[in-house]
Amino acid sequence: MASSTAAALRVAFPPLSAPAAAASSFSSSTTLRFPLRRAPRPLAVAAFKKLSEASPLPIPPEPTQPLVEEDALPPKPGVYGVYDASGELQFVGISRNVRASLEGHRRKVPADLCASVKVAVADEETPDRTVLTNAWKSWMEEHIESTGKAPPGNVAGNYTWVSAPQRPPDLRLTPGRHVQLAVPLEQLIDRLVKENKVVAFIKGSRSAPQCGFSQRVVGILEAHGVDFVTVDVLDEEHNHGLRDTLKTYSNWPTFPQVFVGGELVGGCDIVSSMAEKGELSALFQK
Ligand SMILES: N[C@@H](CCC(=O)N[C@@H](CS)C(=O)NCC(=O)O)C(=O)O
Ligand code: FES
Repeated sequence: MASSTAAALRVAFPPLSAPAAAASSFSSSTTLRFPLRRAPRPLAVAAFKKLSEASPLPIPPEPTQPLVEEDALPPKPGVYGVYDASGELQFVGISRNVRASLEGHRRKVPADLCASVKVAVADEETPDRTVLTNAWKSWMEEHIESTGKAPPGNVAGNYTWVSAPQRPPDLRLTPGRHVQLAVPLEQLIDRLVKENKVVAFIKGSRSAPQCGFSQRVVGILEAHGVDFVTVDVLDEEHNHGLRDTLKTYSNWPTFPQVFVGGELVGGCDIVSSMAEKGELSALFQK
């Protein structure tokens, strides 16, 4: 990449978490720009070694083999970068206990992606969250500046090192068929689509749609990072009668049906075409 080209990378931003869960979730992403303007380093990262200054420590290939001694890889807060067998940086993380986080990665990630690690621990016992975050940014920037790319494990959507975000469960209109409804089903539908900004009525569950049309709509909404809930029209136990009643309520004969702000947007064809035309983001920001 030409040095004059300004570019931005969307990278997954690992939140600081308890040691055991340090590598197991992330909630947001950040954009790192490069080439980077030489800004004075924030004081918050001054206590950490640079990525290029840290020495790689070998990680034994078998998770049962012990890690290097605690002096080199202490159970302390810090930033770490894991390298694969060919010496390529795969993932940069922060943790309240870098040693425990490494143990977690070794159990989850293939051994050839986890061949060595560079670590910089904080001087203080309990550094402020921003201190660790800045150290992470600094290591990421240093790597991006020298290679032109983010470590693959930090690219948003890569779930090799961090687990995919938990999907919310499908909403149910009733607790079950044994419960006598006090209000008509139309009213429950009306309340549900007005109380939830984006609702997709689909065939099957969000994690296992039972029809290609529903699967496509779930995929599009997830790919656009939309915060939405789903309702399974085939769940006769909890949504008895929904399949027919919804068609009358919305005056739309098929599923999926996507509602935004209480209004029907459409089904698979409409949502797909809006996605292709780049119209979805504006719709969901309304
Ligand atoms: N062209 C439709 C495709 C969806 C479709 O045809 N759905 C059918 C088959 S899954 C459906 O829901 N039929 C009514 C029913 O099964 O109750 C769209 O854009 O959503
Ligand atoms: S269930 Fe057959 S096409 Fe949707």
